[in-house]
Amino acid sequence: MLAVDIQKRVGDLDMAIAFESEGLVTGLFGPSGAGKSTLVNMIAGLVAPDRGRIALDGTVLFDVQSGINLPAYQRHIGYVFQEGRLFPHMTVRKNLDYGRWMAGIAPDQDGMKRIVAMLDIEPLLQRRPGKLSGGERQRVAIGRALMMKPRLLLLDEPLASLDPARKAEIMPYLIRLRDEARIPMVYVSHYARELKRIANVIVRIEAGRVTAFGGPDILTRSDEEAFA
Ligand SMILES: Nc1ncnc2c1ncn2[C@@H]1O[C@H](COP(=O)(O)OP(=O)(O)OP(=O)(O)O)[C@@H](O)[C@H]1O
Repeated sequence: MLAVDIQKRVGDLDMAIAFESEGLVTGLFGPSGAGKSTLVNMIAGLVAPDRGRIALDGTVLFDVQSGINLPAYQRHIGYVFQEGRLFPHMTVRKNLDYGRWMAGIAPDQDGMKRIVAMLDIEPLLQRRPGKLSGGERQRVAIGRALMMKPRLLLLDEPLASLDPARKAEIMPYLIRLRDEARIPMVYVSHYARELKRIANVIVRIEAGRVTAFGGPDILTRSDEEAFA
């Protein structure tokens, strides 16, 4: 379970966000500037809340009252950014291995093979990111995050930089992560249609507040049409 109860002032935005999600995939939905990325950065340990508490499956990641603020590398949380952020000078294989190494995990050839097979990136292993399509790059970025055996995967608008054909290419892999690998995810998007396909729990965030919480059915037709 992911339990969040935080307050944070960023620029002009006063964030006060509280929810508890048992969902395998928790979707954060809301307009630009609502505070979704800032919240994800707080879960990752990259930004500290001003007040409050964040816990994951009983482990306290942050608690201002008891002075706990686990550094990012001790949280075992994978992060996939909108634009992948692969290392351009390393091959795909080296990029994948870097995720493992950064997390202090011993080499695991079988684990690597499983991830490479799940994401169909075997033919790309010797290439550098500059020679990949946007969709291929995102698959590698997901693979790199999985190599650290994360207890939670954060995906912040992972399809936003892709055209519709590439978006359609990636979604089946994300669904496979959910249904076969059973990887818990927090998935940020302002596309209701995308979230309806992947998320079991939706947290609607507007202007730094949770304005709705529930299953995918809380996303309305007008949400879907807003960014069709
Ligand atoms: N380091 C910062 N300093 C000042 N203001 C910031 C900082 N980081 C974020 N903000 C502001 O906080 C608000 C929330 O930003 P955030 O990126 O979390 O929103 P978001 O919901 O993820 O938006 P988007 O969908 O556009 O990514 C915005 O108004 C942003 O300008």
